Amino acid sequence: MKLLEEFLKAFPGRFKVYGSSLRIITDSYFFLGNDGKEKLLFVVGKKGICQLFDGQKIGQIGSNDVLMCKKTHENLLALRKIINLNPTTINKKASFGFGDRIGLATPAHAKVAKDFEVFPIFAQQSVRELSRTGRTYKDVLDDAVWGVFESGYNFEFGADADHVKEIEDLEKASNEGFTMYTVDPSDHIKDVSKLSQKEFQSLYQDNKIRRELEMRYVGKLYKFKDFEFRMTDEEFAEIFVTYIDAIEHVCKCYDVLKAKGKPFDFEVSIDETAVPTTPLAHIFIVKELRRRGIDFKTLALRFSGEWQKGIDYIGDMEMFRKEIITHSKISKELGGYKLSLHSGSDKFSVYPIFSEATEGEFHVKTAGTNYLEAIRVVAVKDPELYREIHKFALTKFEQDRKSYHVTTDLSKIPDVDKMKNEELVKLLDMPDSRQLIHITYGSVLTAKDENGRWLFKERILKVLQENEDLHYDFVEKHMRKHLSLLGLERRIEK
Ligand SMILES: O=C(O)[C@@H](O)[C@@H](O)[C@H](O)C(=O)CO
Repeated sequence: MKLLEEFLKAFPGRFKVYGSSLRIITDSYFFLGNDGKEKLLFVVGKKGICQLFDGQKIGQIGSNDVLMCKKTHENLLALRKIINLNPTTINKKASFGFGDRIGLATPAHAKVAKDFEVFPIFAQQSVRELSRTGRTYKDVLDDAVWGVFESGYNFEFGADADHVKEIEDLEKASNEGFTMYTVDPSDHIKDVSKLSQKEFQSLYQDNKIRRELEMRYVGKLYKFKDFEFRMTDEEFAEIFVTYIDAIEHVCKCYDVLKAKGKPFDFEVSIDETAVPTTPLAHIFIVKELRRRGIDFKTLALRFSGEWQKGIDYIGDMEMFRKEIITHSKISKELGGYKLSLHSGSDKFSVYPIFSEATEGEFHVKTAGTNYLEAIRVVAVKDPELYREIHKFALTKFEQDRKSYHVTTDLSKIPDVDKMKNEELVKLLDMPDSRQLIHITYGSVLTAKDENGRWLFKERILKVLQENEDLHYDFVEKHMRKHLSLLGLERRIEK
């Protein structure tokens, strides 16, 4: 800290510094500051170090140059060569995805992660999120890494290219150094309830590997400690037709990543499908993937009930308990992978059951709930802007809900023009208005006026930058609640 005091003395009144970001490497030091307009990277060191960065020399402290640098990708790459800020693969029993759609929340996420026995995935965005917000994998990783740097977080973290459907997106994420890939083969999953008998039979009978797999699975008894399953002809045919193309697609994706020769965590997500995953389907998918050499680390199943974005679980809790216990026992006995819970934001009533059933070995993904905390700051600090966003969101909801499963009832949302400023924040606690804001993030963050100027994005960022501590507090409090209910508090001295 003496170093930062020296810096502040050398440049009185010009900058705010982020003390947590300070890293000292031999006789050079690096930290983030703010000149009142933007965050900046400061490098204080000898010429040899400073010349690795693109910045402006603003003075000298002792024999060291002081370089002020923009937070560019190139400067971050230079910093990553000196300080280990690189994402890695998961090395803990429990892992948790802190998806951040705006890119400013990682310092708060990192503050939370430090206090829990969890492997954090700070960079996590789905292809759907990227296309809606106009961000790239590079943006997502850079934002997360700058956030890790700012927070002083010194432990490992990962980067998840979430819900990837096309091979070219895997390539892009891999080129940026992502460490986890969530392949979503839902476009290849057949909803057999929608097939005619003829269609079903032709998909089944005409498939070349059907006979071989029939021999493997039909009539076979799968014995677990507490239960057993035998696959009938009909069950096999239904599971085969439902999942076989998806399994083949997953294999193609895996081979592409494997060929890169870099370590990675591979997740298969079949959560965004119409039909809940049966125990037999779970067994079939795992056995087939394994047989084909796919080393997947996490598997996201579709559980029964409603797993809607941004709100708690809707459904029969007892049924979920039984389901998760069965799936968890299957996964433990088949071994080598964890269950992953998607749409994990705000599923507070489910977490203790999920954590207990999986014996603390799981992955959970959250994302939109962090965006909602950012908009909560807007509702508190700039009520007029909130009203504008809210009214705009109402016009975009029908279009934006298409790739999200929600049962939002817009008629239950109070009229924002009739609410007092201080009441607006309550909308961020009501299920229907939460989903309205949650689902329309892309439209809001990319909306432009007729002159091509951002309608909301810059104003949202400004509110968040001017109220950074409040933003971090909101996100931190909310995420602590998630991790506490998942039973991840550290039991050892920090
Ligand atoms: O909105 C998205 O596309 C993603 O954030 C999610 O589907 C993600 O996989 C998730 O489940 C976060 O709760």
